[in-house]
Amino acid sequence: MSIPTIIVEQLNKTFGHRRVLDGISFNVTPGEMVALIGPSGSGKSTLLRHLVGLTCGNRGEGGRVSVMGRDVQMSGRMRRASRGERCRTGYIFQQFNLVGRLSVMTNVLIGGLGSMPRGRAVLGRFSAEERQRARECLARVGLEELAEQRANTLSGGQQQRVAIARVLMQDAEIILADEPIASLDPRSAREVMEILERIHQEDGRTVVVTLHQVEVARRYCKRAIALKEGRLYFDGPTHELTDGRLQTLYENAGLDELRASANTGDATEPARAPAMARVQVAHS
Ligand SMILES: Nc1ncnc2c1ncn2[C@@H]1O[C@H](COP(=O)(O)OP(=O)(O)OP(=O)(O)O)[C@@H](O)[C@H]1O
Repeated sequence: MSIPTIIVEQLNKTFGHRRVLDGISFNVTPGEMVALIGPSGSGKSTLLRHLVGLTCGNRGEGGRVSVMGRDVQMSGRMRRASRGERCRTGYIFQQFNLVGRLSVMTNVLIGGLGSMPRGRAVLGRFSAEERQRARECLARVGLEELAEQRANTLSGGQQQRVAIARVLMQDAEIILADEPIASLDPRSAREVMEILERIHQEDGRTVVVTLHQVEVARRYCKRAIALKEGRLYFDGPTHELTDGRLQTLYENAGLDELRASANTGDATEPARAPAMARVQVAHS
C-alpha cells in the first residue's frame, strides 16, 4: 500500500466559542481524486485551508497535518515551508483569484514564479521556455487562443480554467480546489470538472475538491469525505453514499432538492445523461 500523500490526524479548530473542526482524521493516497462534501458551514473550506497552512489548528491539542511526507502544522504550530515545498500543492479558489488587468498568459506564468530564480521572479522576466510551457498549460485547458486577452474579460468558466492552467504551470502534485464550480453555470462547471478529472487521470495528480453537488461528487470522484458540523461523518466510496446517509448529512435539504441540483447540472449535456442516470440517487 502506498504512503499517504496527505495525513490529517485529530485536527481541531475553534473560532471564538465555535468548534468548526472536531477530531478530523483521514489519509489521502497519491493519485486519488476525493470529493469533500457536507452542508454549508460544516467546515469543508476550513479543512482545505489547513492542508496548505492558510489556517492553523488549535494550539496544544496535538492535531497534525502532513503533506507529501512533511508536516504542514503540528499541534497548532505552523511549520515554515520552503518555496519548493509550497509549489507542490496548488490551490484553486471559487473566485479564481486571477489578476484581472493582466493577460491570461501572464496569469499562467505567475504559477511558475515559485520555481524561478528569485531575481528573475521579482522582475517578472519569463524565459522563452517558460512561455512555451505556459502555452502548453493553456492548451490543456483549451484556452491557448485567449493567451493575450486580459483575464477580466473572460467568462467565469474560462477564468477558472486559467486558474487550473496556473496550477499546471506550478507543476503542483496535489491540487486542492475549494468549490471550483460553485459560481459557474452547468456547462462551465462540467468543463472545469472534466479538466480536473483529466489532469487527475493523465498525470496521476492527487485532487481534493470541495463540492456542494453530491451528483457531481459521484460522477467524478471515487471517494468522498463528508463533514457534518465539523465532524467526519462519512469517508468511503461515493457509491456508498446512500439515500439514508445523504438525508442524515443534509438534514435540511430533501432528496428532491439534491436531485434538482443534479438535473440542473445535467441539462446541457445529453451525451452524459445515461451515466448520470446510473449514479442518480435511488428511490428507497
Ligand atoms: N476566519 C473565520 N473566523 C470565524 N469563523 C469562521 C472563519 N472561517 C470560517 N468560519 C466559520 O466556520 C464554519 C465553517 O466554515 P467553512 O467555510 O469551513 O464551511 P463550509 O463547509 O466550507 O461552508 P460553505 O459550503 O458554505 O462554503 C462557519 O460557521 C464559518 O462561519
